[in-house]
Amino acid sequence: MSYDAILLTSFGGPEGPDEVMPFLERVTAGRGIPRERLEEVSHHYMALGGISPINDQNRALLNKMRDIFPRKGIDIPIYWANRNSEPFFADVISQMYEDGHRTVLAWVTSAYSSYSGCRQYRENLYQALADNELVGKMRIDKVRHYFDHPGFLTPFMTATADAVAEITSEGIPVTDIAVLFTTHSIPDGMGETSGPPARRQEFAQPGGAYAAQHLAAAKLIMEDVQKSVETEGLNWQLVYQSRSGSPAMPWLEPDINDAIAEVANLGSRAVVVVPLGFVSDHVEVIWDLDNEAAETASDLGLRFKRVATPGDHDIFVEGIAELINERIANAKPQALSSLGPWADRCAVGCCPNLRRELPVVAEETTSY
Ligand SMILES: CC1=C(CCC(=O)O)c2cc3nc(cc4[nH]c(cc5[nH]c(cc1n2)c(C)c5CCC(=O)O)c(CCC(=O)O)c4C)C(CCC(=O)O)=C3C
Ligand SMILES: [Fe+2]
Repeated sequence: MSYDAILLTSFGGPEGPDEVMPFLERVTAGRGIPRERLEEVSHHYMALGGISPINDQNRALLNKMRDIFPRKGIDIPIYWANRNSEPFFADVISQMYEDGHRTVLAWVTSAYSSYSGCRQYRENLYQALADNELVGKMRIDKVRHYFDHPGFLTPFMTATADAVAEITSEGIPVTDIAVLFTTHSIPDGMGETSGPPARRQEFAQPGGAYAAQHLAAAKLIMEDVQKSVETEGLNWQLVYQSRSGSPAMPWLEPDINDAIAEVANLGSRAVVVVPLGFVSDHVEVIWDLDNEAAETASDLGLRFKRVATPGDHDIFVEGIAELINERIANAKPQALSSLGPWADRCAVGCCPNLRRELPVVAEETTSY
């Protein structure tokens, strides 16, 4: 397959106080999120001046991609669009068509399988084509999930090893450190149905492929940390954060704050928090971790260290180029876990929309 443009595809965020509520309403439209939850989250954004750092992070990433991709043999134009804030999908897709592009390869700032991290982007991209009457005239494919790609994991590996080393150098032994790999909680039902239907029995419930991919990534990071740091007796686990929805609905657990309390109870003196579920330091990371989880830890007398996300790290951007080269230059897929390399095209019924079925791009059956 040859492509004539790349789309850096992301979530979006507000860039001023007036944009906060419209953004939150867009994100949660039809998702049954209680009003009180929206108000609570709006305070997190307001505490940051109504500005999410996510767009600036994507601008920096876009610049880095434009800098590094040509050196990796990729010389097609790169655009950027968001699902929930400007630059919106529909506007950018229209511009890309006007600029003459007909086959687009989207790379999404989400490494894992779930409705929120995959199908919802593919539904919204289809809708953007439909809004511009471009269905059948323009093709959008999507780069596969990259949770076990070395470009994504290497920055986490280095940062986690550094964090453990820093804390032990302060005199806290590894046996008293807990490494918490954290990701966005999702409803149990979204976890159970994540990944291709044909592989569902492979994965433990309720987390499904979503949790299995995170566990595989966490294990790879711990194996790598062991190469440079003494890890005998170092405990680690996968935890969840930023739970939303109605309290009556089950979401993946344990919550990071409960996990911090538990490890403190069991004698830990420090927590290293690895935001494995996120590619950059957006609001979920700087508010829910650097404020809330850090406060939970300090209330319990624990040393708290949050490691960096890949962001615009050169190794990550080079990894994105390698993922794109799998599609345009027949590069051999790299995958460090036995779960991968994940499929290039999503199976029918993969990460379904549990409310109503909507048309999508980049599915096995997409014919245009
Ligand atoms: C799996 C996942 C990712 C990772 C994959 C990916 O990156 O896509 C992610 C990323 C993000 N989530 C973000 C923000 C929000 N997520 C919300 C709500 C929700 N997230 C969910 C899941 C995920 N979310 C779910 C199941 C909901 C409930 C509503 C629903 O079922 O859809 C809400 C509504 C308020 C609330 O309920 O918290 C907000 C404001 C931002 C931007 C932060 C910024 O502005 O810097 C980012 C990158
Ligand atoms: Fe979210």
